[in-house]
Amino acid sequence: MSNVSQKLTLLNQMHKSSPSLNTQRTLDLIRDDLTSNIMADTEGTCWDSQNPHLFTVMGASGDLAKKKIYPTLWWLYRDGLLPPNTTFFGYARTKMTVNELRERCDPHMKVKNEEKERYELFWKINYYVAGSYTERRDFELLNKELSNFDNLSRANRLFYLALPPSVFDTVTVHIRNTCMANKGWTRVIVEKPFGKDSASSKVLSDHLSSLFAEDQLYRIDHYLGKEMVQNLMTIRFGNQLFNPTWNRQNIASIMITFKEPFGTQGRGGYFDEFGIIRDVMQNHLLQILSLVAMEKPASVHPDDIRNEKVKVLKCIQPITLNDVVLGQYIGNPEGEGDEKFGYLDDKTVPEGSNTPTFAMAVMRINNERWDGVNFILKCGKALNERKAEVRIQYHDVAGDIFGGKTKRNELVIRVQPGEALYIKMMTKTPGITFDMEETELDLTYQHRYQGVVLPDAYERLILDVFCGSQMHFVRSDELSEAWRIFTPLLHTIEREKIEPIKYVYGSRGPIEADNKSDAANFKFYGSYKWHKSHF
Ligand SMILES: NC(=O)C1=CN([C@@H]2O[C@H](COP(=O)(O)OP(=O)(O)OC[C@H]3O[C@@H](n4cnc5c(N)ncnc54)[C@H](OP(=O)(O)O)[C@@H]3O)[C@@H](O)[C@H]2O)C=CC1
Ligand SMILES: O=C1O[C@H](COP(=O)(O)O)[C@@H](O)[C@H](O)[C@H]1O
Repeated sequence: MSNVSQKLTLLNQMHKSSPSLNTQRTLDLIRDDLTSNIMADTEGTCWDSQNPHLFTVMGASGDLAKKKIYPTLWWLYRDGLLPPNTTFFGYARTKMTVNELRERCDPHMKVKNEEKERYELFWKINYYVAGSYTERRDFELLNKELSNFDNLSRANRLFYLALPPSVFDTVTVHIRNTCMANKGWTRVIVEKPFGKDSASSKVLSDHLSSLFAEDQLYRIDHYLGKEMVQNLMTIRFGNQLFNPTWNRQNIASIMITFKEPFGTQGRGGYFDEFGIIRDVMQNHLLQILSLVAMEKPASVHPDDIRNEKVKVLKCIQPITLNDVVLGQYIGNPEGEGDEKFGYLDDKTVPEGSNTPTFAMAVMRINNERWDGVNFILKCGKALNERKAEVRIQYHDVAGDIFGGKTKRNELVIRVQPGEALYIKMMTKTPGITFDMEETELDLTYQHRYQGVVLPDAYERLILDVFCGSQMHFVRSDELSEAWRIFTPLLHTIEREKIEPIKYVYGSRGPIEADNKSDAANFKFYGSYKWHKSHF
């Protein structure tokens, strides 16, 4: 496996502590050393140090570009993690200069005082081309600009499609016809939505595969770039403690949760077309599920891992309306600011929309490892907190001798905020008594890895594209299995105009969801208390 991510973390730590280093030169030497180490990776997953790299952001004038892509490129550049001789190009319809592009991005770039000089250098290697998404001629002009930086025709070219799906088709055709690398490689990074159901996703997949080979396509699910999601493989397959008990004999149910404490924030028009199931459950949560549930891959080669992910998805039957609870938030009259407004109060949402902003689905995996274990996927907007986690709940202790006082063990992998892994367990209450209580074995990253700066998901993923590692990207067959599981449900919801249950902004969602998880063999005791004081 490429250890680029570890090196990225290390460099970030160094970056953080750079004020204590004597001179900029020392920092540069460390960077050079790290860079040569990265280049020395021999597993074929690291970047090409010999040739230029031309990185083009398609849709450079947009929201994603300014909030995520340019900041990520800057951080990677700042930390010296990109190949030398990398140049950035923005492409969009808006006519603007690089300076105007910079002004749009500035508020999101998080530049520290001591980084200002380097920040200037970053913008010096940025270029911008204005052009349509439909005219071949405009792409020929883009290609001409790219070619100015590619004298020997050996540059590698990367295209990030930060674009609405409506222009995907024409843009990819024009890239294929006019902008491909000559002797170097071309890689195309694709953002969701990857269609709206099985049929539309197949059309898009067929379209992309008619233009590019699978190893040129990088479908981003940014949850695959998160520290604790990447850690799932290590937790599972690097620990004798967990691996042998990771099965139906020991585990009662598994809950995978995503919660956000804010609503659609004026993005309701976009959101309404998709709903929470497409926005979060069918991609982020299902990706996590497949990493939690898959069999051990033959190796850490990206295709071995993705083969296992596909295999486990194939064991899941399409979910039905009976398996889900759907919700939609309403305003909280006692709340503050946005909380007062419900989903339907958003002017960009069509009147009377039934689109769910909350969903829980109980899924089952029909294989020898998981038969009878419920996987509960839960996600929602405008809830009581921000949280993403995996909760593995073990069976009740058999033949209990403690008068029914034991509570189920839980292994909790908290993805965000505050990465942590903790095991909830029973212990004898310390002291003279022979009573028992719930406690935890706690690996809180902030405590155990003090000072370690974890890179943003996009940093890891964009670096992976430079390195040619597809381990954390979605393969087309994974995608088609994901749509197979969700499409019938999505069609039923839309065809039958299923009304979601209303829940109040800032609550935990509909009470029906708790009843459903209870019925799905997930026990909530409400008795566990975490004592934070030792930090
Ligand atoms: N290292 C660390 O940082 C650690 C942090 N902690 C913190 O301690 C707190 C408590 O720990 P936690 O593991 O959550 O323990 P709990 O058993 O108290 O809660 C488990 C989860 O159950 C859900 N829940 C709440 N009410 C109900 C209900 N009525 N029916 C069904 N489910 C319900 C909640 O999730 P939801 O609302 O999403 O359904 C809750 O997060 C948490 O904030 C946790 O983050 C604990 C240990 C270590
Ligand atoms: O893909 C999406 O994810 C974000 C949440 O991402 P996070 O990294 O902040 O957890 C979500 O807000 C958005 O609706 C969805 O499209």
